Amino acid sequence: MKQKVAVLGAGSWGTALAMVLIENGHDVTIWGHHPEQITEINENHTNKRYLSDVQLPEELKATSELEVCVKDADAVLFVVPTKAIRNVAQKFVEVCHNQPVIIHASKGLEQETHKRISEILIEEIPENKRKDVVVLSGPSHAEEVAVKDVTTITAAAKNLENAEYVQKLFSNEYFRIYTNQDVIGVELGAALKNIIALGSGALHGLGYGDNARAAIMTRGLAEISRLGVAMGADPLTFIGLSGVGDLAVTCTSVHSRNWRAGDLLGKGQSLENVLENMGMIVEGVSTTKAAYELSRDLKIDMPITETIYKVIYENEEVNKVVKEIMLREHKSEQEF
Ligand SMILES: NC(=O)C1=CN([C@@H]2O[C@H](COP(=O)(O)OP(=O)(O)OC[C@H]3O[C@@H](n4cnc5c(N)ncnc54)[C@H](O)[C@@H]3O)[C@@H](O)[C@H]2O)C=CC1
Ligand SMILES: O=C(CO)COP(=O)(O)O
Repeated sequence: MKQKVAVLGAGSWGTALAMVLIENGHDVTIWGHHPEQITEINENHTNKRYLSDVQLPEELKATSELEVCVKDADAVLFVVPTKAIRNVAQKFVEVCHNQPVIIHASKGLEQETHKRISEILIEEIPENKRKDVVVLSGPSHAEEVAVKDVTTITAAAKNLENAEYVQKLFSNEYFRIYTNQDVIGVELGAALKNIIALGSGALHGLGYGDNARAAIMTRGLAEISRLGVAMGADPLTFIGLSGVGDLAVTCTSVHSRNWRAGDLLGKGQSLENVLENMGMIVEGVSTTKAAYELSRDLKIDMPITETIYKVIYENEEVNKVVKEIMLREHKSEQEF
C-alpha cells in the first residue's frame, strides 16, 4: 500500500533512500535546512553537492519546513549525521501530531553520551508520537544505490512486525532488505566499522597493501565484536550485513568518506584539512572518541580503535603507529 514517508536529511544517503521509496511508489517528501538546496531538488531535480551526477525523480518533493514534511506521515526516516539526531528529534516532536513508524539510517554513537541512535530517538520522542524505532543499516553507498546497483541491507527492530514493515517499504529488485531483531548489534556494527575504515584508508595512504587491509578488517571485526558483546549484542550479528558486510564495503571502497579521510591522513594531510575538503560527514571521527571511551569504561581491549584515537585526538604520527601496534605483546587469535 502506498505510504507517506518523510525523509529528514537531504544529504547523499537521505536522497538515495528517498529515490528507492519513490521507485516503490510511495509519497515521499525530503526535509533539509538549506533553502537553496530545497529549490534545487524541487526545480532542477538534482542534489549536486551530495549526488553529483544523479537525476532525481520529479515525484520527489523537498521542503525546508519540518511540519510540512512530517504532516500525516506513516513513516519518518531520520538520516542526518549522528551529531544532529537529538536536535532534529526535538524539533520533530514539536511538529508531529500523529504516531508514525520511526526509522533511522544514520551510523554513529553520540559523542558526549556514547548512546546509540535508537536510544537517542526513544529518549526524545514520546511513545504517543512513534510506533517503534527501526534501524536501517548495512553495506550501501548512496552513489551506488542512486544508480540502482544491487544492494542488500538490514531492517532491525525488537518487534519483528515493524522490521517487516520497513522491509516491505524499501525492498525491490535492486534493494533487498533482511530483518533482524538484534538492534544493539546492528547499530554497533554500523557505527564501529567507520573507525576501522579510517584505519584501512590510512594504511592505503601510507602505502601498505592488501595483506594490511585484510589484517585491519579481520582484527577490526574482532574488536567490534568484543565491544558489541559486552554491550549486549548477539555475536552472530557481526558476521551479517551490518557487521562484516558493512566493514567490507567501507574498508575497500573509494566511495567511503571514512576510507577516503583515512587515506588522506595516511598521505600526510591534517585532519582539519581533510574534514574541510570532504564537505560531507565523516562519522568515524567522533565515533572513535565514543568507542575509545566506552572500551576504557568497559575494560575491552580495542587496540585499533585506541591507535586511531591517538592519531586523531592526541596528534600521534600516523606513520609511527603501525610499528607500535605490530610489536604489541603477542596474543592468541582464540582470545576473545
Ligand atoms: N552516504 C552514504 O552512502 C551512507 C551514509 N550513511 C549514514 O547516513 C547519515 C547521513 O549521511 P549522509 O547523507 O551521507 O551525509 P551527508 O554529509 O551527505 O549529508 C548530511 C545532510 O544532513 C544535513 N544536516 C546536517 N546537520 C543538520 C541539522 N542539524 N539539521 C538538518 N539537517 C542537517 C546536511 O545539511 C546534509 O544535507 C550518516 O550517519 C552516515 O553514516 C549510511 C549509509 C550510507
Ligand atoms: O556506511 C556507509 C556504507 O555502508 C557509508 O560509509 P561512509 O560514511 O564512509 O561513506
